[in-house]
Amino acid sequence: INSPPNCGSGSIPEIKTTQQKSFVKNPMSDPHTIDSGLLQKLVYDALVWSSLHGLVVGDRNVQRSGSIPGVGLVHAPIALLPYSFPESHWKQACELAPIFNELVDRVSLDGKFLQDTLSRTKKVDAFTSRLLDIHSRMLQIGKKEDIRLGLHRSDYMLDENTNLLLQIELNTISCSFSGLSCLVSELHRSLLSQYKEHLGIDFGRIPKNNSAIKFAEVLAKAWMEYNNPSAVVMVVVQPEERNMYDQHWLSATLTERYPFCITTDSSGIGIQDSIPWLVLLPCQMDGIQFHLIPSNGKKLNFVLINTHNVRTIRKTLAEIDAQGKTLSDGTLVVDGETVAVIYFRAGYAPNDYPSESEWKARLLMEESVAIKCPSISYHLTGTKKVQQELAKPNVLERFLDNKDDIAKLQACFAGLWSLDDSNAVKNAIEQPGAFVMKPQREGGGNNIYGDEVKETLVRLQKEGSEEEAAAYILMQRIFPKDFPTLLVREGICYKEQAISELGIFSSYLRNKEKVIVSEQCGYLMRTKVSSSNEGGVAAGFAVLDSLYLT
Ligand SMILES: N[C@H](CCC(=O)N[C@@H](CS)C(=O)NCCC(=O)O)C(=O)O
Ligand SMILES: [Mg+2]
Repeated sequence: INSPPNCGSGSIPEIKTTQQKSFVKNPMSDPHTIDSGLLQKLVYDALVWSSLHGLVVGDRNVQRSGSIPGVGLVHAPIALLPYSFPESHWKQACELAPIFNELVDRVSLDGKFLQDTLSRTKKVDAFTSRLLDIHSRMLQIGKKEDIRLGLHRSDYMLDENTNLLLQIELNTISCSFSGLSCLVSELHRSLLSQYKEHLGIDFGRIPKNNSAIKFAEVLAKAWMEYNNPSAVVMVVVQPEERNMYDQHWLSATLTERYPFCITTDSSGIGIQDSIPWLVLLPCQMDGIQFHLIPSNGKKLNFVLINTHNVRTIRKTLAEIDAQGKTLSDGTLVVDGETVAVIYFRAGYAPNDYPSESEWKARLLMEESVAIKCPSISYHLTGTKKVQQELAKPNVLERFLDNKDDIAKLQACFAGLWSLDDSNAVKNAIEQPGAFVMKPQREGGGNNIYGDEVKETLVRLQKEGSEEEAAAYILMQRIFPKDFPTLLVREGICYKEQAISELGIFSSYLRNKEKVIVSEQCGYLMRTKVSSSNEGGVAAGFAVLDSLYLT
């Protein structure tokens, strides 16, 4: 079906196919068999739903779409139907979330481990070197982060040969799509329930996805721990951001859903007394009277007063350098606003630091008492070199006590090697297709695949530059089963063979010895054409998908 036949009112979404028709009844196992009339209705309704529910991104063809909200919107690239995924592996991925949270926190506290692990990378990778300099400075001044906030996403693929769920990487900075991914799950649940008769698929098999609310909730709880009702959450953003709606979903949820209802009893206890059982309640409960009887039995009467909206401000690194300062007590003030929490959605890639101004801003924030998400230590803990080091025998044991937890993490580790491992390098030169070479970069589009792995390794050997070798790690390439899918991008539905990558969001909030939050917070399913090496939705290869448990 290459040219969309006209049918009744207006034009309908075009459907492109490169596959021969195959007759399989169950649309989930082969959505390419859905008849074209039904398919066009599904696509049309999915596009309407996405537009009405803010499942949108800035259109790369519209110049101002990354700077002016509401200008140049296009629906987010989506899979039309959810991706079938074994329930056992889904549960395994969810179970790993709090364990990885704990690992990140423990590793982040071992400054020497981070510096040593990255010491050779430091010599050849200027960006990582600058991050390490800031980290060293914090160690020198004995900076302590009593309140630690992590918003992570651990990405996995299901390896077809071994049927093992293997971790691609653990992202500890600027994890995208917690705002949009929950909408994709809602879209699919809505479509499957609306077309139940036609598709006969149980939408109940799509796990609830609370990624936006859960991330907003932990940002609100961190703000509460900072304990200054007039302070703000500052989102560090790039000057141009077509994924701004994914970010705005968090800010809007934070403001609309968590205007702080603080509790005060007749004696006027307020937020300043940080009542340990202080709770987050939707603001609609304003004015409700209630009482609590804590363990000491002394009944406390409360009335809910809706006193604070947790406000957010958006600033680029350059703006923070120009408008920010720290007071003598370490308070960070930017553009006149006291900052309680810094949520980085920029600062993870060299391009984010075009001048010294951006590095000054990063240092200013790190030195302040604002709660960083992530701190420089959390950021470094999420590098691929650290990932590779943690996969070595007897390293996890330095950070985790529970043997079962250690075994669970190791079970999801793919092969990871440094280029010092001559055996691994030899194998990679012989079978480059079975490996991926990764620099210490975030944001997609930086990895080396296929023959280029061989060429790069041979070049490095020839140059004998041990140095440059330290900029990369080698990783086992994971081959998930590919499957027929329907991708909808810019209003056009494509019938493709695709593979998928499951990202599990998790949040971690700790104040000194007290772990306030450590939980899985929904998921991101990214589906990409199996022929493309790189993933990445923002990079234009993958689409947002959801899960159908089988
Ligand atoms: N524009 C920035 C993008 C931030 C970003 O690239 N984050 C990395 C982890 S560091 C990531 O999550 N990549 C997967 C998302 C994809 O597939 O495109 C934002 O959205 O704030
Ligand atoms: Mg990443």
